Amino acid sequence: MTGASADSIRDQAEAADALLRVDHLSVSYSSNERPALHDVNLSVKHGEVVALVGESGSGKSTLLRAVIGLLGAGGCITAGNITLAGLSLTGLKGRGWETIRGRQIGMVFQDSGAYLNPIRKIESQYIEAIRSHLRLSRREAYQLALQHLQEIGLKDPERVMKTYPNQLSGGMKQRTAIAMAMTLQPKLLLADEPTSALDVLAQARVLEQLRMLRDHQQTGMILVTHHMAIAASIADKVGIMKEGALLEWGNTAQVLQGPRNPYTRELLAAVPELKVAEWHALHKSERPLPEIPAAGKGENEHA
Ligand SMILES: Nc1ncnc2c1ncn2[C@@H]1O[C@H](COP(=O)(O)OP(=O)(O)OP(=O)(O)O)[C@@H](O)[C@H]1O
Repeated sequence: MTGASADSIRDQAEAADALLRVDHLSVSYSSNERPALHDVNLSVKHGEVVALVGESGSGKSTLLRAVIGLLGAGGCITAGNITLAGLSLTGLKGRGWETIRGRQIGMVFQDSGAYLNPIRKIESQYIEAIRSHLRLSRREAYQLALQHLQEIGLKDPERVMKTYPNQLSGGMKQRTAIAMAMTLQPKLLLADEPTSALDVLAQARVLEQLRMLRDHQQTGMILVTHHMAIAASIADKVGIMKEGALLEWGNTAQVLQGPRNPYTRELLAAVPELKVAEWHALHKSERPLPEIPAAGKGENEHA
């Protein structure tokens, strides 16, 4: 059997027990001639974390937005299919999406905090978000919210609940929004650079929460990140994107240590080797630090 056919048989077997399948997906925006995504295939299993890495404009956010049906007015799926646990999402309309978003698929953005309603206290919006998806009393929902705010590292969760979003710092808003998405324990969590606005400690705390969600709830995740250290620390699989295509896809160690695509090699060479301290700050388990070949020159905080 050739390597290629063995690979494709393995890929098919993996896709068969997938939580999420993206098959031959192409997406275009009406204002652009070039498609934003072209023939993208990937899958995410229950309890699996996939990191998407790639240059700006490569289509990472578009992929997440297509999965959760939020491409916006100008965006359109022109080919392919997306299924969640066997349910096709591609033809879903308004009310259908309401049953999917939140509890089935959660999403956190780089600036999720900005999506909090500025004229309502955290308490009322958090409790409403919980109770619209979970059968809990107000009191139970309040306690659950406090627990999640605490777990994400917010020191005085009762105070957070009593404030309006603009009374919180940007990082506090972001963590509140992440806590809200996690509280619903979605089957699939899409996270678009969720920690990029946070300091290193807050970042480590959020990553720890993501790991707990994966380990305890078997949540599948797609995490978009520019940081190889984050991809290496949490992801089971890595996808490398460029110009709307998924150029490379595979187990994290395999992609980072033995990249097949020249662009992946270029990308890895452009960052210095993972710094051991950063690795340990981000990653609390025993996973060994993968070696990344041929580091680039000089200091670069985007390691
Ligand atoms: N709403 C939109 N309307 C028109 N074009 C868009 C829209 N959103 C994204 N695009 C285009 O689609 C392509 C992919 O963009 P996308 O935001 O998915 O990339 P990305 O990899 O997430 O980039 P970044 O890392 O900078 O967030 C780009 O060419 C971008 O200009």
